[in-house]
Amino acid sequence: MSAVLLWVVCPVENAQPLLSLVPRNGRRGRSCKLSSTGVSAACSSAVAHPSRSSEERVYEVVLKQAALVREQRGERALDLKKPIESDDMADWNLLNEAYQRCGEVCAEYAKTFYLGTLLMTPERRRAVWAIYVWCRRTDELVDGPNASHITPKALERWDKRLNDLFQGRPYDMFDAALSDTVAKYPVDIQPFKDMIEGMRLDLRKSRYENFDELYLYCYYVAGTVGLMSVPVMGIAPESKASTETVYNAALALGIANQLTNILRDVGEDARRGRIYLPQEELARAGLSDDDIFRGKVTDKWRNFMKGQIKRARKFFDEAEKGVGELNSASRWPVWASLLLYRQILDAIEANDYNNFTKRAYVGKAKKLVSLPVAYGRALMGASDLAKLVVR
Ligand SMILES: CC(C)=CCC/C(C)=C/CC/C(C)=C/CC/C(C)=C/[C@@H]1[C@@H](COP(=O)(O)OP(=O)(O)O)[C@]1(C)CC/C=C(\C)CC/C=C(\C)CCC=C(C)C
Ligand SMILES: [Mn+2]
Repeated sequence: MSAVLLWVVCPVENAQPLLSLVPRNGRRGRSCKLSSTGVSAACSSAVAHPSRSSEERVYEVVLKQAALVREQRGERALDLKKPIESDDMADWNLLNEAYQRCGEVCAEYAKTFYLGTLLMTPERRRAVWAIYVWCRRTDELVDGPNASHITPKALERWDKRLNDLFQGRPYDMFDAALSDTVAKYPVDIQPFKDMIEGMRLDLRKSRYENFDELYLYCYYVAGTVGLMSVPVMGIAPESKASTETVYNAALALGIANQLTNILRDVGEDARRGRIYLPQEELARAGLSDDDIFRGKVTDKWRNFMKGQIKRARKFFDEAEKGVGELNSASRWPVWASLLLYRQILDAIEANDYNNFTKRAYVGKAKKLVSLPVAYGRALMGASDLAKLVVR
């Protein structure tokens, strides 16, 4: 513990300059620096066996994560009543402050999600904040105002920094909070490494040949979030579901969110030279990159979009099956995120599929209605929800 905090106050000499989180409205402009050489495939388990489908490769990661949590589930609940095993009050205060700052970033960047976390136990809530901040900073590397300066080397440094924080050597306060979190919960490093791999992909790739390729990208940048979060949010002690089922649902929510994000941002991404839609599917629909750059809503486009939206909804359906298995106090933010993000798909439909120049968003009124609905669902466990569906 002391070691953790020592690194907070005395970061290493040659550490990379600290990344600063900029205000939400000060960002944008994903770098389009494409390099044909790119970076070599990382040693991530999801890329280790390129002959199998992305889904199979990602499922291996799911099984590994599930096994880690299963150990904890079967044995004992984590003793979180005594959060810091140190008598040193200064360490304790610094760590609390680090978590507090994670909470502030979270409140600034994701208000609704932050609200949702307030229902969680204080220990879990702050751990989720720490994960959120690390994810947000990682995304900022390729999506923030300094994105054009980000090179594969910078991502290598970020990766090294991740290794260090997992070994109790954080470089700054945000890292210290995460370092503490990963020491307390059965959180594995793999999904974090895979998210960095997703950022590498964004530096070198701006087209996806088929859904298999896109699926892997979505896993890297968003499915990983689900896998990181479950060990902290916890599975309900009364849940009868297998741990893999819950992880699968978490993965599905990440994929669903990212697919939705891609469908919402087609025009914006195209203006940065990026097309995340599967090329083979576009061609089958009689569409090309030029149609996207032109940005005209045609019947071909509407039909194509209908198929894409249908697929994203299937992932949301898959995710729904797992939310009720989470600890009851953790369900609200998850339901809220699921309901709100899924409504973006409805908004694309309401915009008559014009995702070239019209941004699909969920209005305040709809958001306000969704929160109590999410709360109501969060009160129900998986078996209660299943009964509701049967009747
Ligand atoms: C309760 C809850 C939602 C917890 C997750 C908290 C958390 C750690 C979030 C991190 C999100 C983040 C900053 C990811 C970095 C990459 C990224 C930006 C992905 C996109 C998110 C949307 O962000 P935004 O709309 O701001 O996009 P722009 O950057 O503006 O383009 C993503 C679309 C994906 C985020 C993925 C999730 C929130 C997955 C959540 C899944 C779970 C929490 C698992 C739930 C468990 C079960 C059993 C269903
Ligand atoms: Mn982003």
